[in-house]
Amino acid sequence: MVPNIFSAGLDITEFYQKKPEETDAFWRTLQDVFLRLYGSKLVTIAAISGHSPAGGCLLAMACDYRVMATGKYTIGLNETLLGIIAPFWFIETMKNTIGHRETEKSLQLGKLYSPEQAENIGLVDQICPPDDVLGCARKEMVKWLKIPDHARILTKQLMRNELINNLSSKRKEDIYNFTSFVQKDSIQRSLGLYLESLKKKKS
Ligand SMILES: CC/C=C\CCC/C=C/C(=O)SCCNC(=O)CCNC(=O)[C@H](O)C(C)(C)COP(=O)(O)OP(=O)(O)OC[C@H]1O[C@@H](n2cnc3c(N)ncnc32)[C@H](O)[C@@H]1OP(=O)(O)O
Repeated sequence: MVPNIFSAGLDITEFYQKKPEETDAFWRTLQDVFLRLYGSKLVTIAAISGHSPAGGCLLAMACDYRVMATGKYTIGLNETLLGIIAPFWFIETMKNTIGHRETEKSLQLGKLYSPEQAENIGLVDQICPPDDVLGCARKEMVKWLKIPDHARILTKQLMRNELINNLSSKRKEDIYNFTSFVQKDSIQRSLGLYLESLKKKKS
């Protein structure tokens, strides 16, 4: 685990000033990761040890349960703040987690929630002191593992298959949409400025 960061989201340098075929391959890999994690038969618990913006929030939402560290960390789909948009499967995953209305506000504002706010809206299920996040996740795992596997897995599939099938049937179209969007000059400029702002914040 990296201290203070669960995931900084997608590595923007993977789709900034890249060739279309590289961007396609990057997005295909992300689809694979998401489909495998969201559709996993295993119990998956995210121990969110720190910041979890955008793609990091997506990965956490793809799990069955989320424990987040208390502290000055944030989680959410902040894409609009970068001048980009969350694709339909990010949106559907968030709707399945926190409901339609909260998702609508959250996405349009690019809202990043504190751990307490995230717990209040159900974006995370539990908050714990940073040094106990893994311990809390392990305790929760014990509960989930007591449920008969076949019943838990079939229930999970009933809840998640609609989104999995929808994305699976639209993968090519979704890759095309991503690459043609991020390759636009205006989007490349926004991404460049955002990367610059991250570097400036540091110095
Ligand atoms: C049709 C569909 C179209 C588009 C869909 C696209 C969906 C996109 C999803 C995404 O996930 S986009 C990425 C969103 N992520 C962010 O906005 C997070 C940005 N990062 C931060 O806010 C912070 O880095 C932090 C995670 C809060 C950690 O802060 P800290 O102070 O600890 O680190 P620092 O900011 O100094 O960063 C270190 C280093 O890393 C670079 N960096 C950070 N995040 C990213 C990133 N997501 N991609 C690429 N690079 C990143 C940062 O510039 C620093 O670089 P340096 O060491 O070379 O200066």
